[in-house]
Parts: sequence; structure tokens; C-alpha cells
Amino acid sequence: MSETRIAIAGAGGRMGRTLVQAVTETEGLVLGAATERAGSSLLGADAGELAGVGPLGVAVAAELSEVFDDFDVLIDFTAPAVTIAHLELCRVAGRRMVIGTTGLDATQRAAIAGAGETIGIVFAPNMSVGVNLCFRLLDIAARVLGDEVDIEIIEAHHRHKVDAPSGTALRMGEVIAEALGRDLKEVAVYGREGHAGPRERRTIGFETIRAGDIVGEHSVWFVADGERIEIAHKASSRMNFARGAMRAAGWIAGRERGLFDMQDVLGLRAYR
Ligand SMILES: NC(=O)C1=CN([C@@H]2O[C@H](COP(=O)(O)OP(=O)(O)OC[C@H]3O[C@@H](n4cnc5c(N)ncnc54)[C@H](OP(=O)(O)O)[C@@H]3O)[C@@H](O)[C@H]2O)C=CC1
Ligand SMILES: O=C(O)C1=N[C@H](C(=O)O)C[C@H](O)C1
Repeated sequence: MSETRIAIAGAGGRMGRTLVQAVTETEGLVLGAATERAGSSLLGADAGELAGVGPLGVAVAAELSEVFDDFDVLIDFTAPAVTIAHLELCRVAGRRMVIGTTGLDATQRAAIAGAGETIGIVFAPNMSVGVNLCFRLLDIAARVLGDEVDIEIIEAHHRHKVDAPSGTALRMGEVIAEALGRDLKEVAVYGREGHAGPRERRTIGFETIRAGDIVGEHSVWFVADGERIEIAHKASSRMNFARGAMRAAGWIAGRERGLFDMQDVLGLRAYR
């Protein structure tokens, strides 16, 4: 069987470097291309050297259009505007995508859904198997505990993270709200300050911590009078996300079109 050629966008970033390393550790995948922003000091560097795995013979390019002949699946963990620009290029060129970027607005998410009618896309705010298992556990907890508990979602990330709450925390809120028949847009409360008033049972609270080098921590509290259930995930390495992205890339390589997430890749929908 032939290998799937992977392109990594943002190959010099925190996730980009980890993704390049993960490609070299994954059977059936090979690095075909790597990109960085135009003007970056990293252009022309060997992507393997940047990732600390030794030379791979793939020079970092400034434009995706320069390397279209060199890859089958683009893995994009960059920034919303960058991802959307890449999306349009991949849609026209017929290249599949794995998108891990968070912080996209409703219009940008709709663009991804639209492109899924033409190309295969896996789009997920967290590619770790553990977090995706947590999504299923949260669905069960919310259905069992229902309106008898107050629900709070607490997330912590490194000081460089630019979007808040994290994409994972928001997805956790969506999973819980859907299980409870609530609309997250109506019940979400983001941080509290001043005279916030007593808590309303149906609200779902979000608290955000940004500090140091925390890779990514999420904790959901279901609090009743006299007991508290916590469902928590703590990432101490970005390799968990990268390995999930590799599974997604191998999986989407075999699908012509459609928008999917990690629940599809991992077969977790069967547990709903
Ligand atoms: N789904 C998941 O499992 C996970 C998702 N994420 C998400 O991934 C995204 C990236 O996170 P992280 O790696 O920490 O961020 P970084 O800022 O470290 O990486 C982003 C990289 O993209 C580069 N870049 C900017 N513009 C372009 C362009 N036009 N073409 C190619 N590359 C470009 C940046 O370069 P420069 O710095 O020079 O601008 C940078 O190197 C975030 O949205 C984050 O939330 C993170 C971890 C897991
Ligand atoms: O920016 C990060 O680092 C991470 N972002 C993702 C998110 O916003 O949920 C996933 C992970 O927690 C790391």
C-alpha cells in the first residue's frame, strides 16, 4: 500500500514541530511538505531539523500553492484566518484536510462545513483520544445528573494561547448542553465579576486560566448539594494531540468528501 503524503502548515509552531515528529513516527504516513508564514525566518529550513528529528529533505515553503504536488492531506494547526485561506486552496485543488485550529467564528465554521461537500475534512478542537473519551463521559454524566446539578467548565493553558475559552471547553459545553436540551448560546456564562447575582441552575459556567507552560487542562464539575463529580483531562505533552491528528490523517485519506470530527475517526459515535 502506498504511503499518504502529509503537509504540515505552521511547521515552526508548537504543534507544527510536534506534528512533523509524529509523522516520522507513524507507519503509512510520510512528510511531503511543510509551510510557514511568508516572511518567516524559518522559510527554507529543513522541517525535520526544526522538529528535532534530523533532516527529512523537506524545506519549509511560504505558500501552500508551491507544494500542492507534494501532499495528499494537509494538517493545519495555525490560526483561524490562515486555516480558512488554506481551506479554500485545498477545496479548489482537491486536497483533504485535518484541522486542529481553534477560535474560529460561526462564519469560518460554516466555510469548513461548506468545503466538506467537496473534500474530506476532519475538524476537531482536540485530537487527543482521552479528551474525546471525556466528551462521551460528559454526555453520560449530563444525561444522568440532569437538572439536579450546577455545571462549571474550568480550563487552563499556557501563556501564549490567544483564544478563550479553549475550543475543547466550548465543545464540552456543547456536548453537555445538547445532552440536557439546552442552547449553549443562551445558557453559557463566561467568567463572573462584580455583582453577578445568585447562580441560575440551567447556566453552564466557563472559567479560563492562562499561565506558564501548561499544555492543556480541562475539568468539568457537576455539583449537587453534598457531592461533586469531576471529569478531568490533563495533557502534559502535545504528542497526544499530534498522534490523534495522525490517526485522523490516515482515516481521512480514504474518504473522498465530508466533514468529520474525532468522534468519527475513533468510532465513538457508537457509544451515544
Ligand atoms: N485540535 C487540537 O488537538 C489542538 C489544537 N490546537 C490549536 O492549534 C492552533 C496552533 O497552536 P500552537 O501550535 O500552539 O500555535 P503556534 O502559534 O505555536 O503555531 C502556529 C504556527 O502557524 C504559523 N503561521 C502563521 N501564519 C501562517 C501562514 N500563513 N502559513 C503557515 N503558517 C503560518 C505561525 O507562525 P508565526 O508564529 O511566525 O506567526 C506559527 O508557527 C491553535 O488554534 C490551538 O488552539 C493546539 C493544540 C491541540
Ligand atoms: O492552544 C492550545 O495549546 C490548545 N488548544 C486546544 C483548545 O483550544 O482546546 C486544545 C488543547 O487543549 C491545546
